[in-house]
Amino acid sequence: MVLCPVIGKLLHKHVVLASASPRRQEILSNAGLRFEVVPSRFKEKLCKASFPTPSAYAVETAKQKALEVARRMHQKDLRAPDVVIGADTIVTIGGLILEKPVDKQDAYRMLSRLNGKEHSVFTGVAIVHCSDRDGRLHTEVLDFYEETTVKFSELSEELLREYIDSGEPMDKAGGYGIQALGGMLVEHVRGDFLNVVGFPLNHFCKKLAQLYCPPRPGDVRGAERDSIPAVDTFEDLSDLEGGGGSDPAWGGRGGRGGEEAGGAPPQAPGPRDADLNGAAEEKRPPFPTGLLELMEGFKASKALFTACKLNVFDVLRDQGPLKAVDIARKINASVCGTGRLLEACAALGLLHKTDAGYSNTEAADLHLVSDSAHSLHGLAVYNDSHVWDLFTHLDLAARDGAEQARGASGTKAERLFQSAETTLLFMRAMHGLSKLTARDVATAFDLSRFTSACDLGGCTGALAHELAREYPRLQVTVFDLPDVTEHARGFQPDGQRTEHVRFVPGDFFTDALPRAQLYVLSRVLHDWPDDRVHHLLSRISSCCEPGGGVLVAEAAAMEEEEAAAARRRGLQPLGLLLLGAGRPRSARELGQLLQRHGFRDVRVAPAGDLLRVVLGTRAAP
Ligand SMILES: Cc1cn([C@H]2C[C@H](O)[C@@H](COP(=O)(O)OP(=O)(O)OP(=O)(O)O)O2)c(=O)[nH]c1=O
Repeated sequence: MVLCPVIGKLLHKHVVLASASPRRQEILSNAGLRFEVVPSRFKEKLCKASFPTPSAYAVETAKQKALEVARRMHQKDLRAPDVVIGADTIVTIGGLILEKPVDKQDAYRMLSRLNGKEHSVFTGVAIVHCSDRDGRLHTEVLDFYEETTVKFSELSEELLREYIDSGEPMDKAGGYGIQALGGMLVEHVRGDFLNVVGFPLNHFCKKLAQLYCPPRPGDVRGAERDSIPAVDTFEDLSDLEGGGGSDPAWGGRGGRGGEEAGGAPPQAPGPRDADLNGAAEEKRPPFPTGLLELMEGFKASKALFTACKLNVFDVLRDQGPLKAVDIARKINASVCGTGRLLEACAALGLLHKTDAGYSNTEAADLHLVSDSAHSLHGLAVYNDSHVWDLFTHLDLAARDGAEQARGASGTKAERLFQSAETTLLFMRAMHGLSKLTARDVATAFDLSRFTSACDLGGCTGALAHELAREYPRLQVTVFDLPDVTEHARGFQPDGQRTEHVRFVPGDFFTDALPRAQLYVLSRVLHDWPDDRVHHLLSRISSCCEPGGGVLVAEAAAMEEEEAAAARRRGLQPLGLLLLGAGRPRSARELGQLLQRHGFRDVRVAPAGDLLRVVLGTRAAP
């Protein structure tokens, strides 16, 4: 028997639970849902620091888990299920996200952190509705999250050790299972208990009600979007299904938890409800969490940039944990100002805060320290000092066009190569980004048939060195403006053979291109308008021997892509409007450009999260 009619709405659909969690399976099957279990293979390693809130991280992970299963099933059977459900549960305390412990020591660290304190448990959920359009998978995602607060008692060391020895913590976020032995650790819970166990059933049913039971005009009870329809509405619901009203109304919002910005658009405020006295009461719209986060987003970026600029992360890597007063002294800043900045960084998940003081998170150690192997410090400083300024003119650019906005600051090249200092600022930013993506670009295709390559606009040589490392027979020439090649020596990798990479100064629009079998254009074409792109590709085409190739890497959109990537790429046109005269191009358009210039067998492959790589082979003229 299905007690909840909204669950009944899914009975005739092929529903897949993209989760290996036995708890989720139990909660949903106890609720009467029929589904197939296909555990997701999505690796839960999104960069936590890149999310504005822990809930955003959980929601994105849930979404990626579900989308991975939808894509895999569609690819395998050429038919996707109707609905895929993904979920991700995390525990957060003091801005730190705790997932499943990797070993007993890790479990001990987590439980000690939670000991005697209150923490939050977030479960992000994604309901992915799939359809097939001409053999292509089409997905629509509705996501939300639920937060529950849990307070641990003061627990003895002995009890914690004993609990860890029971083995229960190992497959559970935060290292405990409230539904079993872990229940003994908990003093009180505020919110949905099942949310802690791994699935917020109540919120899920409300979402299903929004999707499958849209309110009828004038139906006051139906207009209450934040409630699950009661059993006595079952007949109404069946009517709706038969009457063509069963199409999911993707776009509902609300709930105790929240939804992420960029999800389905908010509904217009509902009709005025009548209260018990017959008086009309204004229906309150859902709280606009996502919008508020967007409005505050610039402050988060500025806090990160400022901490990078003041080398907070360098100091903490070398000497942390440190108290605010000591950090202030080391970075030569006021104690009060440093304290506020550190608080903000901890709230953003960039720093840990403990009784011993502040210390770097893993992401900060990896990416925000100025001299780490995967540093994005240069990018933060460049965005702060250069891009930030440009974006203050966005209104002017939108109103009067890019030229007006750039105004006195000149062309991109003029601005960037004004002085050795601005050139280096730009090169450090590009170096960090290129290193981050170089391996993915170098390995997107097997390039071992080439013995010479020329990386046009290859800047510091980060990609060139990766190509040379990956393909030992390959000799790589980096061709870039003299202002750039002059400073490139300072970026050469330590402890790696560098003799396979050489730098040649020149302008790829006017100077003779170095001879090579493979020409590489990584994140170059988006900077240029169509006429310049054609000019450059025709120059490459005339230098390239038949059988040679051209490899283009861009933040180009694929045909169908996940919402997070689309959101990230969606901001690119703004940057281009302000920074140069170029425009973003899709992978398909890049492929067509290569074909137009005599390249055949054009193929596209993803290179990590950010880039797409297009490879074409020069046909005989
Ligand atoms: C806090 C807490 C978590 N958990 C569980 C719920 C989740 O199964 C797990 C968090 O890990 P998740 O990564 O959310 O889920 P999972 O790895 O078990 O399954 P999948 O990724 O395939 O969906 O922790 C409990 O069972 N009890 C608790 O009290």
